[in-house]
Amino acid sequence: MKYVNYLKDEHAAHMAMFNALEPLFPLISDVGIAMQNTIKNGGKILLMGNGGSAADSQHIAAEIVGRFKKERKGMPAIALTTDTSILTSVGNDYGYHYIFARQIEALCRPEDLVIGLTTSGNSANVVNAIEAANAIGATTVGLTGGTGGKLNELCTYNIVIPSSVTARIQEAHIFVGHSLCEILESV
Ligand SMILES: O=C(CO)[C@@H](O)[C@H](O)[C@H](O)[C@H](O)COP(=O)(O)O
Ligand SMILES: [Zn+2]
Repeated sequence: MKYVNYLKDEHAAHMAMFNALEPLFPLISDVGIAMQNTIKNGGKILLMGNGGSAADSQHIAAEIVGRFKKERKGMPAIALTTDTSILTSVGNDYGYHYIFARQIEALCRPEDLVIGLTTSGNSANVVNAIEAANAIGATTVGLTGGTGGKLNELCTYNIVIPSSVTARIQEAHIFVGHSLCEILESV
């Protein structure tokens, strides 16, 4: 019983955040269509983020390469958060702020779509990677929260979750990620 009131409050905050997502549905739909077009045109989806958002990047890449719900061929997606040799060498030699930008430079092509997950919209390594992806001519997507941060000015699309609480934003990010996977594999 000790934590029941805490859970009630968290649950209420979670539900309120989910109820506030509806205005984002047209934008989420547009991003899903952009992802469909990326795959149709021979491109791939690259994802990145820090901490919980690194886990979310891997989760979404796994749904795309493997499957979400539908039996279909694997689709190309890479989470830039998984190769510890790349992350430690680039981090060590160039700095943590470049761990994703360097991989974008190496792997990203103009036909690709790059998703940066950051609850603040301001993590420097994600911001640098989105700038690098823009320079290549790729489509860029922010999955952010709060004000949307620096990704507001940088991304082709920025899905800004209307909350300033990191946990709430991450909960919404995985809803958005699953929705995008469902749209992507609906073709
Ligand atoms: O999952 C959580 C908190 O819920 C943390 O691991 C969180 O992701 C980390 O503090 C990140 O470094 C936050 O970065 P960002 O979302 O502002 O880009
Ligand atoms: Zn978390």
